[in-house]
Amino acid sequence: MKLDRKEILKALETISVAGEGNNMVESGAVQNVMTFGDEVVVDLVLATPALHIKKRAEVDVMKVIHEKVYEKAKVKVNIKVEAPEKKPEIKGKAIPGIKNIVAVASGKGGVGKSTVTANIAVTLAKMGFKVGILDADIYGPSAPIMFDVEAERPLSVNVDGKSKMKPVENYGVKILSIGFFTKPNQAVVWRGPMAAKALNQMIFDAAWGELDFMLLDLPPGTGDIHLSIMQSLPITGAVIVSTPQNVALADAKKGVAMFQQESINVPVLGIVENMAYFTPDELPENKYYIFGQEGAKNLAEDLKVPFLGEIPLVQSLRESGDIGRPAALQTATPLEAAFEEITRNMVQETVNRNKQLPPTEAIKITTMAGCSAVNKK
Ligand SMILES: Nc1ncnc2c1ncn2[C@@H]1O[C@H](COP(=O)(O)OP(=O)(O)OP(=O)(O)O)[C@@H](O)[C@H]1O
Repeated sequence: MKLDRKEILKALETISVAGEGNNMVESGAVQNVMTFGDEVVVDLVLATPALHIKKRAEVDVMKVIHEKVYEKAKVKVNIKVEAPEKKPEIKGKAIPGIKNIVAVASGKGGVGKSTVTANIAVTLAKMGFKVGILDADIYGPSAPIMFDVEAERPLSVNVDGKSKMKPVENYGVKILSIGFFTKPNQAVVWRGPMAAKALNQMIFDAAWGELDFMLLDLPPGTGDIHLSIMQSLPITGAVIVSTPQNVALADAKKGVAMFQQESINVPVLGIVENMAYFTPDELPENKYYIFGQEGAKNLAEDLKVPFLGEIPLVQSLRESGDIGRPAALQTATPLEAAFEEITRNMVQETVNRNKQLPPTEAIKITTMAGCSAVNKK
C-alpha cells in the first residue's frame, strides 16, 4: 500500500490542536508530511509545551489517518514546541481611566522638550481631549513654571476610602510634577528605580480621573532612569523632540533606539523638530536656519518614523514659557497653527498605533471621531 500525501493532509484538515480554532493544516501546526510506502511521518509544531495537548495531538493524528486513509498505516508523529513570536506589548499595570500615555523625550537637554510637551497638552485640551502632564524631569522639572502653578501643591482627596493626590490644574490640563515635591534649586540625584517609584506613586496614587492622554515629560538623555520608567509604566508611544543640529540629532537617534530596543519596545509616534528656523518679527518672510535645515525631518525619514512637524525659534515662545502661559493658547497665531499640526499628527499616529497593535489595557483610543479640531485641515 502506497500512501498518498494529499489524502493525509486532507484528513489532517478535519482535526485541530486542542485550544485552537483552525484545523491543523490551516493553523500551520502541520509543518511537514512524508510518506514511504505504508509509513507516514507527520511533523507538528505546537505553541504550548503542555503534555496533555501534545499527547492528544499525537493520538488525534494517528486516529484520523487510520480512520480516513488507511487503518494499517504506520504513523509516526514528531512534535516540536515553539513559542509564538512575541508581539510588541505594553508593559506595566493598567491604569484605570488613562487611555494613552505618551512619553516625550529628547536625548539632548535644552532642545525644548518641556515647551513642546506643554504646548501639545494645551492644544489637546483645546481640541476637547482630557489631558494630564506627568512631569518626570527629575533634573529640571519645568511644568509648574510653564503652567504658572509653581506656588501650588497637590491636595489630598479621598477616593473610595483611599487618600490620593489631586493633580493641580490650569488651562484645562491636569499636572503632577516632581517639582511639587522638591525644593527649588535642590538637585535631585535619583537613581532610576527611585525615580520610577516616585512616578509610580504620581500615577497610581493620584486622582487623575479620566484622561485621553497623559503626556510624560521625561528627563533628557537615555540612562537607566528611562529604562526603569519605561519598564514599569504602560507607555502607548513616544514622541522625540530634537533641534536640527547634528549634536542634538545624534542624541535623538539614541532616543529612538532606546524606545525601539527589544526590552522596551515602545512604538515611536514621531519626531518633532523644534527651533527649526528663526523668524524675526520685523521680517516675517525671512527664515534663518540657525541650527541647520530639516535635520530632524531627515532623521525621521532615515529612521522610518513619522515626522510630526516643526516649530520655529520665536522669542514669544520662550517668553510665554517663562510667564507660565503656553504660546499655543494664543489664538490665530502661526505658533498655534504649528502646534495644532503637530498635535493632530500625534493623535493620528496614536490612532494608527492602537489599531495595529493588539488591544491592551493602556490602549483605548482607536478613532478620532467626535473631535472636530483634530480632523480640520
Ligand atoms: N521654539 C522655541 N523658540 C524659542 N525658545 C524656545 C523654543 N523652544 C524652547 N525654547 C526655550 O528654550 C529653553 C529650553 O526649553 P525647554 O525647557 O522646553 O527644554 P527641555 O528640552 O525640556 O530642557 P531640559 O533638558 O532641561 O528638560 C526654554 O527657555 C524655552 O522657553
